[in-house]
Amino acid sequence: MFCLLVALCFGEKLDEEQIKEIRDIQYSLLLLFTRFNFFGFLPRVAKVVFRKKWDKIVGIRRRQAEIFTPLIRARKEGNSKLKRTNKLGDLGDQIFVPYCYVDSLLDVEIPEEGGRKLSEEEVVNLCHELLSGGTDTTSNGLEWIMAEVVKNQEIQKELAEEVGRAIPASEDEIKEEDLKKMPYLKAVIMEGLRRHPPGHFVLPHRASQDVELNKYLIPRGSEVHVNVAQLGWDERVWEDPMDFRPERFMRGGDFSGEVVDVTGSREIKMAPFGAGRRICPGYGLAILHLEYFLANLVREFEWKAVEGEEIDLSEEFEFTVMMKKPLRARIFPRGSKL
Ligand code: HEM
Repeated sequence: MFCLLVALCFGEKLDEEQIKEIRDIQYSLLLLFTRFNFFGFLPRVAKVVFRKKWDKIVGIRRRQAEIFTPLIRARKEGNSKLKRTNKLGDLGDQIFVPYCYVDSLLDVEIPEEGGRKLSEEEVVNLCHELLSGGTDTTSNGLEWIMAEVVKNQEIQKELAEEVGRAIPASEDEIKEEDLKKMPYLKAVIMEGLRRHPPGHFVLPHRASQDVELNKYLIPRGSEVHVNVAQLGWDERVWEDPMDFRPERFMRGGDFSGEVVDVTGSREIKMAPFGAGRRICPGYGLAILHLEYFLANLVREFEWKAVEGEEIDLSEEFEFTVMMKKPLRARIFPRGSKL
């Protein structure tokens, strides 16, 4: 996931060492951010009291800027290795991204501020946000879904059969268009995001005015934390909400796979990506990746629990909600492609 997002962000496939360094920096910042979020409350005081921790954060951020800035400048100057080739297509082990996230940021003009462009520092920050927002969320989401697929063998069987029907054995690769032919795959992903949303809360929001909600006053300026996990587990909306039942999202189920509205623009029954104008901007990409990875993993391998081990669905809170005991499984190649 991380390699993919780095390529989408900077437009090129970096070498392994560079990717590792960026990954380590992102992780350190995420951990510091989750563990030391008191810097957000009383920043001036916290910076003095926790001087060493603050210096550490500043040091890591400086190193991040040192790595990101040359990559951003390369795109700006059109000097990127891949841009220079100026052609679409296969470049051996290179990933070719003709228009990457950094390009789109460099094109931004802010109308409210006289059409000014983003500064390099702002571009670095937005790249940081994309990389940290998109990696663990998707990979942990996939791990939870795979855990349910290993635990519930009948679901795995149905999924594998659907993938087999949709893609002929002669085809090497699952293509994006193929995913549309797999409603059960989509249903498994939706049920996974409902039952195990990678973030139990959306990012903190702030009430911009006094709001009355169910006779409670939410005063202007208060920080609001919305618990989306509870929305998806509400017994008044979902039957046996803690069960993993992808059929809910199939035609004839509680919700038809065709009409589930994950953006919450019509109604909000689950909101793993938040809702409204601050909804996760990566939700389409995340669903695409989840569908793509799950379809491939089940097409290539049969997944079974390790003998004598139960799949343990206990949770642990980090930046996202992770499996307390990471998934372990035995995998068997399916041999001929289904
Ligand atoms: C299963 C995967 C994902 C889940 C469950 C998820 C969930 C969320 C949630 C709940 C929020 C906060 C929304 C709010 O505050 O109202 C968010 C924000 C965000 N997500 Fe995702 N996300 C996922 C994947 C991705 C991917 C793949 C990307 C990027 C390619 C991404 C980029 C972002 C960014 C940049 C924000 C902050 C947006 C803002 O500040 O307004 N996310 N995501």
